[in-house]
Amino acid sequence: MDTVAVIGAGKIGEVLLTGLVKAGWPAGRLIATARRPERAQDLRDRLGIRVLDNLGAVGEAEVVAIAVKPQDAGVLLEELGGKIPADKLVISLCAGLPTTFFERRLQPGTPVIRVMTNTPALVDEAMTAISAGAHALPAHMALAEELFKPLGKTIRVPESQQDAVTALSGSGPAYFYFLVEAMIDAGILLGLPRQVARDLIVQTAIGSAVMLRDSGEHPVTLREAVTSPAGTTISAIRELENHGVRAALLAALEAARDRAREIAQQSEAL
Ligand SMILES: NC(=O)C1=CN([C@@H]2O[C@H](COP(=O)(O)OP(=O)(O)OC[C@H]3O[C@@H](n4cnc5c(N)ncnc54)[C@H](O)[C@@H]3O)[C@@H](O)[C@H]2O)C=CC1
Ligand SMILES: O=C(O)[C@@H]1CCC=N1
Repeated sequence: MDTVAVIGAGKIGEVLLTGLVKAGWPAGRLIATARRPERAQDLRDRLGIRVLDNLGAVGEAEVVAIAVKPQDAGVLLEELGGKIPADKLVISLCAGLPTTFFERRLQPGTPVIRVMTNTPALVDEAMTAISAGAHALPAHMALAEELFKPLGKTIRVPESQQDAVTALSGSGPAYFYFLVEAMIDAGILLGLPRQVARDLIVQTAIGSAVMLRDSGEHPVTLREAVTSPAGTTISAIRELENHGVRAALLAALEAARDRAREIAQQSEAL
């Protein structure tokens, strides 16, 4: 089994490491790096993995996963780019940054794979999209899938789709949490105790998600089955349409996609 180093183990880096530990990846083959010593100790204590400095980590690992903010990737690669041997696999988790961003800053020929995962990896329900850079071979893609499969589902997409993927599934959990939060507030408005409102909405979200996944039905069909003529649901749907919720979602995801593009342009300019 390869040794994997996660460079910049913040929120998503920890999600990846936690998933790999849970999936049985030997802790001795997982390395993290962190800027703050307290964070390093916390990762050692909770995950039982090694936390090294960036140079030590890339020296020991066959796979280098870069999980810093995209805005920090340029500085990181100034430090490390020339020191990562070209036979290592570099996996970027950074939103927006194309594989060419890394390829230009690494040794010529280094295989780079761009990945967009999401936080439900913590409960083995991630959606991870994987794209090959110019020098990534089928064996590298298979290795990336081996790393992310235990965390949930994986899909291969052309890299040109990764900014859209980021807008949909990378950021996606935040939209669902936002909707759930708003619906719990609506329960409060209707006079329910907060805990009751939470339980009702969370279980409704889980049940609806399982039906979406397992029934094979189109979401419209599932919604129509809930929407009785002259009933309660259609009154709510009319308000959602009146308030432009559908249009807001289209605009919101387009804004997320555009932000990914902007991050790439700004990072390139640094
Ligand atoms: N949070 C999420 O749901 C998702 C995040 N991502 C991507 O993952 C990356 C990280 O995002 P988060 O985990 O949310 O951010 P974060 O800020 O929690 O983690 C980044 C970590 O990198 C560390 N870091 C920065 N420069 C470093 C350096 N030179 N050496 C070592 N460590 C360094 C920071 O101290 C921090 O702990 C971003 O590129 C983001 O686009 C991708 C998918 C989902
Ligand atoms: O908000 C962000 O930029 C990151 C990328 C996808 C999810 N979180």
